[in-house]
Amino acid sequence: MSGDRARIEVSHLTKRYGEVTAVRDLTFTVEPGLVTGFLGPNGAGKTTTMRMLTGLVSPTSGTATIGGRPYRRLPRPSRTVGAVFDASAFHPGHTARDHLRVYAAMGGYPDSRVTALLDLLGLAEAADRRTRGFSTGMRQRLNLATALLGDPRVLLLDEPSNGLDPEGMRWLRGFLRQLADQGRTVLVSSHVLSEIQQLVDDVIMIRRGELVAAGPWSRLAGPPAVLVTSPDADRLAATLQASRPDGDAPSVEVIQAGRLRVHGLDAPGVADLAAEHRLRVHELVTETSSLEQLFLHLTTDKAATP
Ligand SMILES: Nc1ncnc2c1ncn2[C@@H]1O[C@H](COP(=O)(O)OP(=O)(O)OP(=O)(O)O)[C@@H](O)[C@H]1O
Repeated sequence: MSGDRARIEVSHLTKRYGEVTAVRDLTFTVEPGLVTGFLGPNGAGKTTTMRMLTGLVSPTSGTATIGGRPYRRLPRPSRTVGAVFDASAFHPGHTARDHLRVYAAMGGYPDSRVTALLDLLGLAEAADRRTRGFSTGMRQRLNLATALLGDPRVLLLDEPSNGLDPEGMRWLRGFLRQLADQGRTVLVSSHVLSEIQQLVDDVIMIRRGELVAAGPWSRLAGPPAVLVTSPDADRLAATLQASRPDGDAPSVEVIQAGRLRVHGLDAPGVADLAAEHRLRVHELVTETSSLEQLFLHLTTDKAATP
């Protein structure tokens, strides 16, 4: 799968609805072969951006392209981009198979593709049941099947983890990883950071239509620090710093007497080292990462949402 043909590029994208600026001078790139999280509080402009990527909404200014072309200029759009916007947009009287057949007919895809996708998405047994009785997880799977009909290089999924139980989340994680490993570009929006942190490689975070952060999750989040309360804090600090060669040792910040902040070693590592050296630990707390703190600030900041 050619990388360039699957790259999403958003450049100085702006969308105004009268007085409301839903998206403001937004610029980012989404790379093939990765799962990218598109994060922002409610009303941040995620859906509007994804709709501009699929030609459903026209930008006020700027560009949104896939493989260098706006959606409307793609030769066979459904072969390039699969998008999922609403988990409940099914005819309640249709079966899963009926639903896929309707979309397959519109796209000119054979019935064998419908059967293959029902199998791939774990819907074979439910294929001939009416969608009105479907659980959220089954709806999400049927949506994904619909988006995959044209075997697209790019997948745009608006809140695919909404309402999934832990088993559904595990399944989604594995499935999206497989799609990315095949070289596809996978963009997944969410307004809940914890829902997608296990899912994504890269993250794009927006607030009020503007970019706040973009890059690999691991770099943006940074390794979380560990707060330690210990009556042996001085000796524990020295032990931690001597535990590995210079440059590779955990760094230790003394917050106050008996309280340390440790970077570069996780809580079990600190606990094991303390036990090995017979040092007492009264409390160990893993701090939230800087990305979590930033997102928490965005979602609790009243000024963050329009
Ligand atoms: N058709 C429209 N007309 C007027 N305002 C709109 C329209 N579509 C979106 N908006 C406004 O644009 C802003 C961004 O909305 P958008 O749905 O893109 O956000 P979002 O990040 O997807 O939010 P959510 O997580 O709640 O789905 C909001 O203030 C919304 O009310």
